[in-house]
Amino acid sequence: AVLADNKLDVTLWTRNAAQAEEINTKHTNGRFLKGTELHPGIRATTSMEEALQDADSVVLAATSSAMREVVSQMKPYLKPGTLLIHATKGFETGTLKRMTEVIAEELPQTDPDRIVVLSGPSHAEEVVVRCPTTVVVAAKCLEAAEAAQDLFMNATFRVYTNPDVLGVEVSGALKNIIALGAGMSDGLGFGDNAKAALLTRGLAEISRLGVAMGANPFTFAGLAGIGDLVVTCTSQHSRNWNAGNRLGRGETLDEVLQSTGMVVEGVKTTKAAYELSRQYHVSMPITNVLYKVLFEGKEPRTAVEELMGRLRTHEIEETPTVSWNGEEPTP
Ligand SMILES: NC(=O)C1=CN([C@@H]2O[C@H](COP(=O)(O)OP(=O)(O)OC[C@H]3O[C@@H](n4cnc5c(N)ncnc54)[C@H](OP(=O)(O)O)[C@@H]3O)[C@@H](O)[C@H]2O)C=CC1
Ligand SMILES: O=C(CO)COP(=O)(O)O
Repeated sequence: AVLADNKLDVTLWTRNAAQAEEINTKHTNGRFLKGTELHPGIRATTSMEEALQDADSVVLAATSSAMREVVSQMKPYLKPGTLLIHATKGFETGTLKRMTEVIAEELPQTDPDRIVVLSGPSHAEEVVVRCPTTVVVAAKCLEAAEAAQDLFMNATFRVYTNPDVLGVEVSGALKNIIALGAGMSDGLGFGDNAKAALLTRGLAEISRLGVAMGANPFTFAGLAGIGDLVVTCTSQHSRNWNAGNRLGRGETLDEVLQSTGMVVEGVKTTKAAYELSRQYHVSMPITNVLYKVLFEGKEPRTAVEELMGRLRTHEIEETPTVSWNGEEPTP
């Protein structure tokens, strides 16, 4: 929608023929964007060849579990030098790879430094009706990030660049875990204090893992970090918050996933982050208890007791600049 507003020639690829027909004839997408009229310039097709014909840029918005399969279908039709921008928030199950790594692996002829990630607080329901939205595009190559920035920037969609691809991808994926927790807390009837605690201590563990993996700590204070964390933990549109809320109210994970009809990335990401926290020897208490709720049958209320009952600890963990009793800070 943003690209069509920017007068670009946009072709959407979908595997669903009825959906393509609806977009082309009625300019609506009733299943995903109920009650919204799409830009009439957007064309849809089920043919990957047609979608990629003459495409200078490709935006990949598959779910994390479909990314590898979709990219491999694109491979025969991509022009050399095409700008690739992905907007997917998750890791690949099993390999724990980030989406830029999966794309680079499937397209070895593409310069990996030119693969861009677009992330930040951007619920589709609001973007499509032109509510003011800000996002970040990250790529190792500045020229690629700026090319993506130029494609998307307009009066209601503001785009910042960032060279920290890993940090942007990790924060975009991990915030969904905390949104599940925030929804669960609301579903249990806990108040605003609990939600603020989850956001704050959630950001602490997201940053801890991200920095251990090589991210810039400042990225977590940006749009892909705190920005997306706030929107996903508080928005009526969030699938992760809604899934957590229903779990908090007593539904089972199977019931929630079967009836949502859309991806709840935080579920698989909880498993991935649980494994990464072990791999990088990083403490992630919220992720750890959510893993037990989602995959080991722990009651959400007992999970909260476990979180609250942990040993006492300091708030600030790394390289303090303010120390106890006026002493020199110890790194
Ligand atoms: N929705 C949002 O506001 C935002 C979403 N994102 C991220 O974008 C990604 C996609 O999310 P979203 O579009 O909302 O998810 P949805 O669940 O709403 O839609 C997923 C789409 O992917 C299709 N799909 C799934 N598997 C395959 C496959 N193997 N081959 C082809 N198509 C497939 C589904 O098709 P079918 O209907 O046929 O199953 C469906 O159309 C996620 O990582 C999400 O975190 C990022 C920012 C905002
Ligand atoms: O990432 C998103 C908004 O920025 C979408 O979040 P949900 O997948 O929880 O709906």
